[in-house]
Amino acid sequence: MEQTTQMPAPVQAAYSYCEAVTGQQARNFAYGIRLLPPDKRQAMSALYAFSRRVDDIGDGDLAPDDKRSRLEATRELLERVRRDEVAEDDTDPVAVALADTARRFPLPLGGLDELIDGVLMDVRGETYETWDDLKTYCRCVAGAIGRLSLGVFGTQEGARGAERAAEYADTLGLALQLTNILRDVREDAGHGRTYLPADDLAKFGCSEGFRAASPPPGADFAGLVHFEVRRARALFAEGYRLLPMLDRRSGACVAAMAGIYRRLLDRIERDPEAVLRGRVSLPGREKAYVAVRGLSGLDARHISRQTLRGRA
Ligand SMILES: CC(C)=CCC/C(C)=C/CC/C(C)=C/COP(=O)(O)OP(=O)(O)O
Repeated sequence: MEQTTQMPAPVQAAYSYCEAVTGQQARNFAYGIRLLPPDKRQAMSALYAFSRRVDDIGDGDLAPDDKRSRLEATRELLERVRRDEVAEDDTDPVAVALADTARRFPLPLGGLDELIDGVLMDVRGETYETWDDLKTYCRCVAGAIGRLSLGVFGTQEGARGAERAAEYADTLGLALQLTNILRDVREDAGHGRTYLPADDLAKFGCSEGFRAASPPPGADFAGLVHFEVRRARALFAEGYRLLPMLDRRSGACVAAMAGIYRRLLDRIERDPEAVLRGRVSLPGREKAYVAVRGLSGLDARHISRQTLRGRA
């Protein structure tokens, strides 16, 4: 059986808390995280629990000013983590686990500030004119998580390879986030949010009424979705170049996370209007199947062949 290195009981308890949060709330990413050895699994759970907290503030029912002050409090906590000022017996398990993770792994912690910046964009109710504008948001809320995850995974490359790996991890984050935006069109509209770029909406006649997730008569909603699906696929193809740079189990984790989201994209492509009816999801057995394929390296081999042929 795998052993975790000896750690003080409060730190162990803090990680157990974060792993429970991940198991209960990361409906898709938990499948990949479970494939990691204990130390990396704990670290990813700490990152997930912190990110969940930030995300929940943004999505919650508080007034915008209260959201802003909660987010600033989270930023202060991050500052304490950065200065290594969180005690092992602090009452906040997410702080304890994140501080321990930051001691063990070379995390680019600025990525968590970017996440907070991204959620602040949500609180301000920002909309995006172009894909470049939306990309800035996606880099904050997802690219940054990819780069932080890479700090946990490590790479088998030198300094120049590490830079490329960070770019691929960031791109994979963009692919996941764009998929997430397509999947959650209806739910986001319920929160009064439209993420898809205004110029894409206009191109497919979908501008009017989009906030209610009910495209106007004559709109080419399927055309819009297919356009964004192609964009997401290109991002996946580029981001998958990360896989051969990772050790086997980190690669399996990434292949499972990305593989599950790619299958969501396939479903959305087959039936674009499904995202207007409700949340598109995969059955648990399909997610487990994708995770097992990730562990056996099947997806990684298949994808790198496709990537080499420029067709992933
Ligand atoms: C290299 C690497 C690991 C890159 C991936 C980075 C990563 C995990 C980005 C997260 C982006 C995303 C779509 C979050 C949604 O989380 P959620 O909890 O709302 O998702 P859910 O609704 O699908 O459960």
